[in-house]
Amino acid sequence: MTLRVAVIGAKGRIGSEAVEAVAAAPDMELVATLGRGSRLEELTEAGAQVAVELTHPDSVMGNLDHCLHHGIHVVTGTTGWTEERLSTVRGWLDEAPELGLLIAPNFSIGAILGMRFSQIAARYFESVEVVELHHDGKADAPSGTATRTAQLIAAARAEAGRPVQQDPTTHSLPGARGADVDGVPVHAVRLRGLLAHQQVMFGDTGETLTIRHDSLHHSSFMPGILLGARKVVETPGLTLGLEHFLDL
Ligand SMILES: NC(=O)C1=CN([C@@H]2O[C@H](COP(=O)(O)OP(=O)(O)OC[C@H]3O[C@@H](n4cnc5c(N)ncnc54)[C@H](O)[C@@H]3O)[C@@H](O)[C@H]2O)C=CC1
Ligand SMILES: O=C(O)C1=N[C@H](C(=O)O)C[C@H](O)C1
Repeated sequence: MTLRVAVIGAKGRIGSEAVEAVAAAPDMELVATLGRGSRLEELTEAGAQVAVELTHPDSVMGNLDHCLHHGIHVVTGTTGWTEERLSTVRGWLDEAPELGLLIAPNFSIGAILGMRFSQIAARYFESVEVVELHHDGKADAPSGTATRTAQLIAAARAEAGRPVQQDPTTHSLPGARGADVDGVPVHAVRLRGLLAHQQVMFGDTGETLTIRHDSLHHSSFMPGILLGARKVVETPGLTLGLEHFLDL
């Protein structure tokens, strides 16, 4: 059966690419495209089953609130997730247990593999730092991917009995050592010409390991978005990370 899909944030960098990908998918029908200022009621009027939400951290909660209270499954890649926000959406899903919500910090297969490889490496190296590099129009820092990667690394270190990293630096300009995400330093570069890149650097006695991923075009995110839309309608509740829909 054809899946009726809407895109919210349809004029954005990733949203405009998603519009084309959904329109070209043989098992999907693009039923609505919403931009800033559009009425969210257009979603139900168009009979959308799934909304692909790709907007802004300031907009995502309002869009999810509407969708999850109007019987619409959601795939979102928008950033800005905190424990408090996750708890709020879990509450909305409790009120609509038949609905699925996928929150994907990154839709690209390479980035997801990079995160998984980093989780494995985290057990074996004393030091680790994350450097994420993005285009200069990005709304936030650090990236959702880098934050999630650092959280996964910290959890893997804790599970392996490794202590939280200590930073011996005593004198520095504020910010010089990056942001601290669960004890993992995260550095954010913003540069015209880049798209989305990340390198996770591990170090131990006499060796380093760097796991690097580069998204060179927004097309890198499209197979993940389409997979997410197909899977979310048969997966009630919150799914955090596209890796749960992959055979990893
Ligand atoms: N998970 C992933 O793999 C990826 C996630 N992203 C994230 O997606 C989000 C969007 O990124 P970009 O496309 O680069 O930003 P963008 O600024 O190019 O596009 C966002 C679009 O959303 C629109 N918008 C804002 N609020 C809206 C609302 N309430 N209703 C409808 N439309 C609204 C804006 O007008 C704009 O056209 C960011 O949070 C970014 O980090 C981006 C690329 C990949
Ligand atoms: O804004 C972007 O471009 C991206 N945002 C996501 C993030 O913050 O991790 C995913 C990807 O890095 C591209």
